[in-house]
Amino acid sequence: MTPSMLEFDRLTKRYGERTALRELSFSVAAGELFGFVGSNGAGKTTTMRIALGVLASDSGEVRWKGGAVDLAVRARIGYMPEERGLYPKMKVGEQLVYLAQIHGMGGRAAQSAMEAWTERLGVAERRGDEVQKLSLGNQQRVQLAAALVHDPEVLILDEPFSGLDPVAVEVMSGVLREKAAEGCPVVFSSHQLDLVERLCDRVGIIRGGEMVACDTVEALRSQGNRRVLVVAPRAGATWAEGVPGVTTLEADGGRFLVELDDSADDQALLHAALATGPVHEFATQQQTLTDLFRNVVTQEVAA
Ligand SMILES: Nc1ncnc2c1ncn2[C@@H]1O[C@H](COP(=O)(O)OP(=O)(O)OP(=O)(O)O)[C@@H](O)[C@H]1O
Repeated sequence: MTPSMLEFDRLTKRYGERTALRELSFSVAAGELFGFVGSNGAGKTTTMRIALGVLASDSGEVRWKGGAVDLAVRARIGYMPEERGLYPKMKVGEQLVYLAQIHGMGGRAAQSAMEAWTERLGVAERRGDEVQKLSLGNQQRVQLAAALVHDPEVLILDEPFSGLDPVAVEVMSGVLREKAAEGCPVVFSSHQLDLVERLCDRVGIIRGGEMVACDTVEALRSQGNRRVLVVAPRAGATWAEGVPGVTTLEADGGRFLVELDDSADDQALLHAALATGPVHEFATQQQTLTDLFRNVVTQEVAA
């Protein structure tokens, strides 16, 4: 088994009366891409800031390779803060070289890392421009270059995909996969669940400062009740109602999405569908990460 590299161990954080994190724990292994998702205000940014030492937790700690995250470790982390952190009036190239150097890189290595990352991220032609003159999407590419330029061993990125065009999303995804393949633990937050589902090895869903689901994408998707898509053009809207344990979720013409609880018999459902006339499709469907997330958020509202 791959040892865990980055561990978030029972983090609790209060802002005055408000508890932002409650005993939040998860870990990210070497080479793992971990997606951190949750509604607005769930506690993602707070967690990431604690890992970087920008904020102190009230209790709990973040460990890297089993040890506390101190200043030397922080210098090895590539961080993309939510509020972004570039100097608007400084030129792209100079800024990246400067950031690499303050993280301990020599001048020549910093220059070549700057050149490589601006090239890879499609902003090489903007090296001589002030950051503030770039479009928001290009500023974000530079922000990612800033997180990568010192060749970090861990990546912690707060919403790196927000506001990017589809080409930039692909470039960013490719870079994150590549860093993970090199052995970096990579944690990023996002509200783009389709992207998280496609990209991540594991996903953590945080709600009200607590981790409510944390597993591989496959395991998360297989949670919950079975669903079956039935295409039966002559069936009326209520055809499935007589089958025990079955609920109709969607009915659109002859296309039905139904949910089966543990007691339901899918063969009884098939018989009921055939009794209405021809059945063109009868397919078990896994829930998407978005479905699962919606369930979690609904529970939040109900709680
Ligand atoms: N400086 C602060 N002072 C007081 N409360 C804060 C502060 N920063 C965050 N909070 C509160 O802590 C909770 C968690 O916020 P946080 O920014 O970590 O959430 P998030 O999951 O990153 O949200 P989003 O998806 O909107 O970025 C929220 O209730 C927020 O209002």
